[in-house]
Amino acid sequence: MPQEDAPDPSHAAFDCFVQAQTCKDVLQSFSALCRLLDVDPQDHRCFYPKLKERLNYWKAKALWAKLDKRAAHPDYGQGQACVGNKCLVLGAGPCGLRTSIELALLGAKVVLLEKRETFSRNNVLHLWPYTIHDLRGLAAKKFYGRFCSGSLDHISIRQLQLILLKVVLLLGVEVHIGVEYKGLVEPQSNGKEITGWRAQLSPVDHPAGSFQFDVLISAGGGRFVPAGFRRKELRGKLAIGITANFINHHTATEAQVAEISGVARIYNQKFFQDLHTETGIDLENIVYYKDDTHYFVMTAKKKSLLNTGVLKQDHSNAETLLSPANVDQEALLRYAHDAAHFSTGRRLPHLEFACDHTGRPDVAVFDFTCMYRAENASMVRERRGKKLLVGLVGDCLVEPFWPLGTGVARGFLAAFDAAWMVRRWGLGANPVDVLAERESVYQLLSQTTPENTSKNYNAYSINPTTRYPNINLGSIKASQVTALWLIAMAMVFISDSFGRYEDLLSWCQNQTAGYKGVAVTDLTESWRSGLALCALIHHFRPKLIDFDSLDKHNSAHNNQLAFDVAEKELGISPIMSGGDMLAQGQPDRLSMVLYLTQLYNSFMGTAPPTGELSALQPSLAPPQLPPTSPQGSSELCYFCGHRVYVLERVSTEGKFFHRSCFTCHQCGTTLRLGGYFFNHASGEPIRPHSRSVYIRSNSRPQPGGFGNIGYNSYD
Ligand SMILES: NC(=O)C1=CN([C@@H]2O[C@H](COP(=O)(O)OP(=O)(O)OC[C@H]3O[C@@H](n4cnc5c(N)ncnc54)[C@H](OP(=O)(O)O)[C@@H]3O)[C@@H](O)[C@H]2O)C=CC1
Repeated sequence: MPQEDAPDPSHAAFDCFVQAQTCKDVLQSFSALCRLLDVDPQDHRCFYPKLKERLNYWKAKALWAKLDKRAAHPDYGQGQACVGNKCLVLGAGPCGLRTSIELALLGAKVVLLEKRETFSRNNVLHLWPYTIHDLRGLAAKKFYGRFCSGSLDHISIRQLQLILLKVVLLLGVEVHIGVEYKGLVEPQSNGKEITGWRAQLSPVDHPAGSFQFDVLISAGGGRFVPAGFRRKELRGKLAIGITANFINHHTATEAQVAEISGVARIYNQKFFQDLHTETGIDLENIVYYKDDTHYFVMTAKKKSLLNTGVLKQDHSNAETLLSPANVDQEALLRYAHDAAHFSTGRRLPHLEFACDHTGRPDVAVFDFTCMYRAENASMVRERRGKKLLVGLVGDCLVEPFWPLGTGVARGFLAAFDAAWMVRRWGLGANPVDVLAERESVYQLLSQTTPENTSKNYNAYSINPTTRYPNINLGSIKASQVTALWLIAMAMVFISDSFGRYEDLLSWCQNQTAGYKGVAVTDLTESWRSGLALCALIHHFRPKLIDFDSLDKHNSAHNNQLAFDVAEKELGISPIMSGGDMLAQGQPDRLSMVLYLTQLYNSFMGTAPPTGELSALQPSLAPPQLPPTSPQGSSELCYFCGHRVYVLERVSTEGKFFHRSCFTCHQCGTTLRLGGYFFNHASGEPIRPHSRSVYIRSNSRPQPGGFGNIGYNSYD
């Protein structure tokens, strides 16, 4: 093959790029390649076709064939579906990278930020069959020849990141390493024009800080969740994990040592008993994978960690128990070494620890008693008429349960789901419809297994229907997700600079000025008596409330009156009952901002009956709130039949519930959205459980209700 020896420097640069084994080398060889071919990576629309055209190299052609096949999928609309969208992705872990690929294929401009300087994670990830198929389709084997050869079904995080980084760069994604996302900068007005959403970064003067975007994807891992998203804790019985990486010298002897793809105590009692007798190490399970390193992950029993001196003292609190101060590092290294040595039949000759990114032996002890999942996968923020779609993927959406190898598998599923959401956003769907569909899909994520997802991997695309059999994309209704827009609006006011929070306050002050017994000085205490709310409504619609008849000491009545009138006449759902308002002591600021923002939106542009124009502050730009609930929509709890207010409700399947009513009949644990599925035949939400599913359909609390639900929960 004559081309192979061609002295074209771009061919050598391409080879360097394909073979690069560090993040820095990938980026450097990529820059060199772009320079040699005179292609501008910032020109994301033309970058890939130009690169293909100018790099006339047989080795590259096989790669283009793979990527072209993927890009030709109809979902991407020939790279035009999101051509007008600009996406900021934070986190270059496997999930941030995988999402970036999809957004680039949709035609969006994508900027990816990663705060680490290097890809240094040795740990090895288990891959579900579909992920192997997916990565092969992205030419993983061209970048990493050993990728899942034979029956291998795992890869080190570092290698996975390198593969995905190379694909991301080829597709025109702008990647910045060593840059940390610190928060959002809202659209600003200079009187003539309004800027878009931007990010606050560290380093502060980084050029990516000027990038204006309408989509933010957070893939910052388990420790980073952007403002506005709430997380739920899933708690199980104490589980202590230990990971350890040893240097792989790639000798013939090492190659012969068999991997352990997961030995659990229940399946091999003798192995664990012998291990305990000989070494004092007591484990629940152990996994050994061979990749760049010899990687071991195990669940250790607390007692043996105490007996072997790994844990210095016993504590009931897992955080204190596993805190660095309570872990003897030397004893931990011995424990991990001996477990690895024994479990491989002492056939790995020189077990030397590999180093982590800090240069220390790569051994970690961690607690997976508690895992977190976000309550929602998406939200829309809006400021000065500029909308921002925010989505979560990866560990910041759902933390994985490592023994099941769910991290990358569910991470990639969420990456596709997020890309599908951005596609709809790009095609101009109504934001609440986009949110509703995303949340409908998200409900399934925690239940996905290799068995219940489609086996037709060839058909997998970002369209959720290709992956989740029998999915109902409309299981969450638009009316159930308006809070994901509204709360974001309220958060804007709250987290905002003092000036804009003041705008809402000063609008309220102007509308209620002169009303007896009303002195609005804040967005909490001033509203307690209910007079201010009644005054606000009376100011615009005097016929609805007889203000002079109100008693300032009858707070519950006044608030209830205002809530009822606003609900009936303006279609604004009450945030709570008048009695709750009284019981609360000081009204909650977020609730009040949320509620007052809706009143503001409703009265905006309405002239008070006196004929004066409503004294809106010029700086309070009219927020485009989503439609409020229909009239009289303060729904009843599907279980108990009592009224359920916005702030206390959860909703699914078109029904509303009190958070407190949405519980397991057997153990009383609060059910979570996404933690069950709806049985349309029996009319019951059921939750698959690791041990048992327990459904009781008797003693329905009200006609048509779901009946009692039972399951043994670990959350
Ligand atoms: N130890 C292990 O075994 C690990 C396994 N994984 C696997 O990978 C899967 C997918 O993980 P994924 O969701 O992609 O998350 P990852 O943790 O792999 O990647 C997230 C990346 O984003 C970085 N980051 C965090 N906050 C910011 C920020 N504000 N600005 C810029 N960068 C930021 C993180 O740095 P930093 O980490 O320094 O916060 C990290 O490098 C997991 O489910 C798991 O299976 C992932 C991580 C560790």
